[in-house]
Amino acid sequence: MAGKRELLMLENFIGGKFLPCNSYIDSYDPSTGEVYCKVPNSGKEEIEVAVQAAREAFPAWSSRSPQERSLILNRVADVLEQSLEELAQAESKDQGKTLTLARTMDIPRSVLNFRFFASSIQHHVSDCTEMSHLGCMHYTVRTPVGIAGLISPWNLPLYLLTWKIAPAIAAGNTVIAKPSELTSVTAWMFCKLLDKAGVPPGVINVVFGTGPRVGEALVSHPEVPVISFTGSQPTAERITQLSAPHCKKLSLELGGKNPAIIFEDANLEECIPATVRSSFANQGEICLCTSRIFVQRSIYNEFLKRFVEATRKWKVGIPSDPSANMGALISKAHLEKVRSYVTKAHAEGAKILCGEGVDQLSLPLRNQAGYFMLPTVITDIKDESCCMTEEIFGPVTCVVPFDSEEEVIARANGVKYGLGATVWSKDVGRIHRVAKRLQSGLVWTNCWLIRELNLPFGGMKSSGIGREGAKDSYDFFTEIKTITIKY
Ligand SMILES: NC(=O)C1=CN([C@@H]2O[C@H](COP(=O)(O)OP(=O)(O)OC[C@H]3O[C@@H](n4cnc5c(N)ncnc54)[C@H](O)[C@@H]3O)[C@@H](O)[C@H]2O)C=CC1
Ligand SMILES: N/C(=C\C=C\C(=O)O)C(=O)O
Repeated sequence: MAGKRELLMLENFIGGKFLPCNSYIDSYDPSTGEVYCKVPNSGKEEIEVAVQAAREAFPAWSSRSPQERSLILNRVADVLEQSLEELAQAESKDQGKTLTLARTMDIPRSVLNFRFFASSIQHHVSDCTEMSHLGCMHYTVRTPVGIAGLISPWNLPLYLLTWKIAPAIAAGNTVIAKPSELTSVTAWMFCKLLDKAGVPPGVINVVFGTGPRVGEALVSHPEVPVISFTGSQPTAERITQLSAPHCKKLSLELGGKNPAIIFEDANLEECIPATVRSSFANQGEICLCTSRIFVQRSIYNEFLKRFVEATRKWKVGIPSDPSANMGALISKAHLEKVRSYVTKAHAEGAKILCGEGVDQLSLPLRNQAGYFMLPTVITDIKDESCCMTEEIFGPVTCVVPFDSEEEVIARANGVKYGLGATVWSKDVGRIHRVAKRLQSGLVWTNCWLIRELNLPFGGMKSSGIGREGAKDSYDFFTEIKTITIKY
């Protein structure tokens, strides 16, 4: 019998100390389907301990100057950067994404999140007006809110956790973060670096566990006045219900059903590889991934042929394989959910041009129980299909033709989500016209996912409430006050 494998045992990080929990959840390696880690199954009592630690740390931390806090954020960036390789290895093993993506995107962006807010926190200005005829002047001041509750998802674990922690503490808050129970390892490793970076105990507290148990305890705690959440819309609805009695400030970054609109004058040499990447990066498990591709009819057949060829070259492999473009999906349940959409499309009479059920996936024996799926392209599908309206959050994209600009804008806007979109055309006038009319919080034209952290990030309609970015995150994690001085 195989020797008993050493399981990685995580612990909550509260008040600068690692604390064991009295119950644990199994956490799986998505590339093998094996349990390799135990995550604390925390609840109300752990949240109480974390609130006490965060409360005690708040006066000293909030009274430091932005410059002093900036220094510590930069030190956090330094220690993350020094541990980039081990964090990338851990993220890839925990989430199923390729090691290459973890090395080049997830962890470098986690470092950047701290560097970026270490800088931006020093440059905010306030407003001032004067009523000299009344001998008055008025000015605004912003103060940290207190203890911020941060709930992050499993698709970009450290990337999105740090995208919330950095601005919250830069503004002078203390935080209680709850990562996804599916991907808790890099958050735990992050906690191990904080003492070295000089983060005072209680400023950053990380409590692990499930959403319904510890997540709800955090969301409903009366001493946690702000909640920043990234994840699914159903969970956001639950968080909204629980936080309503306390009138909490909410930032909800939710999913998308993002269209790519490809006009007949698009540069296909650039558009096709970019749209393969925007459809299947991170196994299609990014809220900004393209899942509806509208192609102007005159180039539809050519696009489809070349897009399917390029998709078949998007290699699925074990996460450590440097030639793999895509690894394993996050869980068996999620894999089955994504597969069910392809089954439904087939049942509706749509055509599955490549991927699931069409092509063969070959994997080493030890990975046969992993949660792998080929990138899948669906066509001949109706706009009303669930594959064209619901967030699948996997390596599945639909391609359909369109004729006119008016038609495609209406169809692209015809879903409940409004997060991201891409538009491909050489006609600058059309680019501006279409971008302005799309019901999306983010529109990339002739590119995808070039990120400007200074500007608002987030969606409209069912894609969420609020924005994240230099000023947006600062405004969210602070309260504003108008002061009038009579002289
Ligand atoms: N970034 C995004 O847009 C993401 C979207 N999703 C969507 O959500 C679907 C389900 O994925 P899940 O992992 O279940 O997402 P989820 O929204 O349930 O989980 C995200 C985070 O919320 C926490 N959570 C869950 N229920 C909670 C509750 N009642 N109170 C407080 N916190 C709670 C989870 O523990 C996790 O940390 C995916 O198939 C995808 O469609 C999932 C992850 C990220
Ligand atoms: N919120 C998500 C991605 C954010 C990307 C960014 O801030 O650059 C997501 O996939 O859920």
